[in-house]
This record gives sequence, structure tokens and C-alpha cells, in this order.
Amino acid sequence: MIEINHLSKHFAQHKVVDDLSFSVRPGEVLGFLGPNGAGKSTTMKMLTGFLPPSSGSVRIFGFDIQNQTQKAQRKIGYLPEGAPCYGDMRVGSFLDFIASIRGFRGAEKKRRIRQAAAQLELFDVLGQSIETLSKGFKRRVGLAQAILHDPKVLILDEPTDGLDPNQKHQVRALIQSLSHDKIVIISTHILEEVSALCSRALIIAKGRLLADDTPEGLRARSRYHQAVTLRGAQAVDQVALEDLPGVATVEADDAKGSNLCVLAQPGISIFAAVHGLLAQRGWQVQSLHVEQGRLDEVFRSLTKGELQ
Ligand SMILES: Nc1ncnc2c1ncn2[C@@H]1O[C@H](COP(=O)(O)OP(=O)(O)OP(=O)(O)O)[C@@H](O)[C@H]1O
Repeated sequence: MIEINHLSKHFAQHKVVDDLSFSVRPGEVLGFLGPNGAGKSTTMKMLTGFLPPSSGSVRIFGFDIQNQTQKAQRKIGYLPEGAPCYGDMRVGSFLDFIASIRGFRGAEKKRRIRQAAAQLELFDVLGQSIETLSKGFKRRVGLAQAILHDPKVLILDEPTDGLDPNQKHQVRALIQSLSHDKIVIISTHILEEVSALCSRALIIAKGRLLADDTPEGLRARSRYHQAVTLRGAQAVDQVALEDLPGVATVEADDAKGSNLCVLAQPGISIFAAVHGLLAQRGWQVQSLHVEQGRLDEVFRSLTKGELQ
């Protein structure tokens, strides 16, 4: 369990984290979302004990990160933003060094290094110096050092930033496979990552908590929740759609107007009415589907006016 209570941070007069309180339980994958400069990295640095808070507290499985720092940090694997590593070290030596300072010796140390290298597919680069690696491989080395001691808490600052689609997929699958008995907190700008990975998402802007919900809960706040999208709908009479009970409005999803989105009034399911009208009028459409809602639109509307 992680418990964050009234956490704040200011640099000089500038308050960048403003009274954050939340807790996270094992098994949860928490997405930390916010525009640039929202305070995500600063919060993660305070959760991991790299930066002291101006006020408030963080407890990691009961250990206060300020007063019982080492006990708390033993529970944590941390991938800082940009995955900084010692560039002039070779990958194998770097992992060996991390394993040593995590307290492993002998056969157990070798086993840990082998396992982390296998999980991140690093065997081919163990002899290569870190500064000569591609961005994706550097990040994999950063992830390997974060998981080497099998921590109960993984705090990952933009873990898939800069990775190609294959690597993104691989890292997400790894995070998912590790997550069942751990607490995972990831910061990301990538909204699809929240849908793919997270059981819960926090949205912050200017250091303040704006939303704490499941991805489904966030999508349900979208004006497109329960909207019906029609593809290839050239001959459809928009006014007739707008007049249906429960319909809020109709938007064209493209310039030609052949893709339409029929928005529902909050809490009303309009699929049956839209489908019924199409059948009654004999209008042909190529596809028809009900939207769960759009995370990007929810993110924009929540953070509107909060951008720095
Ligand atoms: N050491 C520091 N001294 C002064 N200001 C800082 C310091 N570290 C961060 N800041 C400021 O705090 C604010 C929050 O930065 P932070 O890196 O936490 O945001 P973020 O949400 O992680 O942004 P991004 O998505 O761009 O990585 C920014 O305005 C940043 O300039």
C-alpha cells in the first residue's frame, strides 16, 4: 500500500505539486496523466525519496519515505524520466553494480541479472557500453535495473517514451505481466497506454488532482459516451437523427459528412433508436458502433484552462 497525504512541493515561489492525497493498493496499475509541466515527475521523485516534499507525507508499505528512506526504497523499483544510467558502463557491469547495491551476492546475484536481462531481452548488448545504445535499449536497461530486485512497487516515469511500436508493445506486456502482485505507477502522455495498461488513472494539472477514476469511468465522462458512430452514411438525413429521443446532437466526423457521430444525452442509450430509424428509412451504412467515450476529449476538457 502507498499512502500519499497532502503532498506539496514548491520551487522558490512556484507551487508545482499542490496538496495531493491518494493511496494505491497491490494489483493496481495507476496511470499518472497530465499536460507538460503538470508536476508528474516531481511527484514521482517525492514518492521515491529523491526529492523532499515541501509538506505532506508518503508511506510505502508503512515506511515513511522521509524518515525510513532505505526501508521504503528497498520496496521500490524506479525508472526516472529519460532512464538515466551511467553511460560509460557496459550493460552487464551496470546491472552487476545495481545488483550489488541492492544487496545480492554470488549465485543469487547472477540469477537476478540473468532474469532481468532475459525479461528485457538484453543478452545481445550485455557487453556494450550504455552510451552507445539506442534510446529504446537504454530504456530497457533502465527498466531492467528497476525490476532486478523484484520490488513490490514499480514507479515508471514515461516508460515507453521514444520506443518503437514493437518495443512499446513489449514493455507494456512486461508491465502487465509484473503487475498482478505489485503496485505500478506510470506517468504517461499516451492516452492509449492508459486504456491498454491501467486499472486506474489520476489526471493532474498545475500540481492539482483533477480526476481519480478507472479508464472506463473517465470515458463515461466524455460527451461521446454512448454516442453512435455511422460510417459511409451518404444518404442519411441528419435532421431526422437529431429529432430522435435522447439524441443531443449530430456531428460530422469528416469533411464529406459521410461519417456521422450521433451524440446521446447523458445517461441515455440511443443505439436502438438510431438503428430503428436506419432500418425504417432503408438507409445503408457500412458500419455502426456505440462509443465508450474518448479519453483525449475528457483529458482536454478536464485540463482546459489549467495549461501552463
Ligand atoms: N528543480 C527544479 N527547480 C525549479 N523548477 C522545477 C524543478 N523541477 C521541476 N520544476 C518545475 O516544476 C514544474 C513541474 O515539472 P515536472 O517535471 O514535475 O512536470 P511533468 O508533469 O513531469 O512534465 P512533463 O510531462 O513535461 O515531463 C515545471 O514547471 C518545472 O519547470
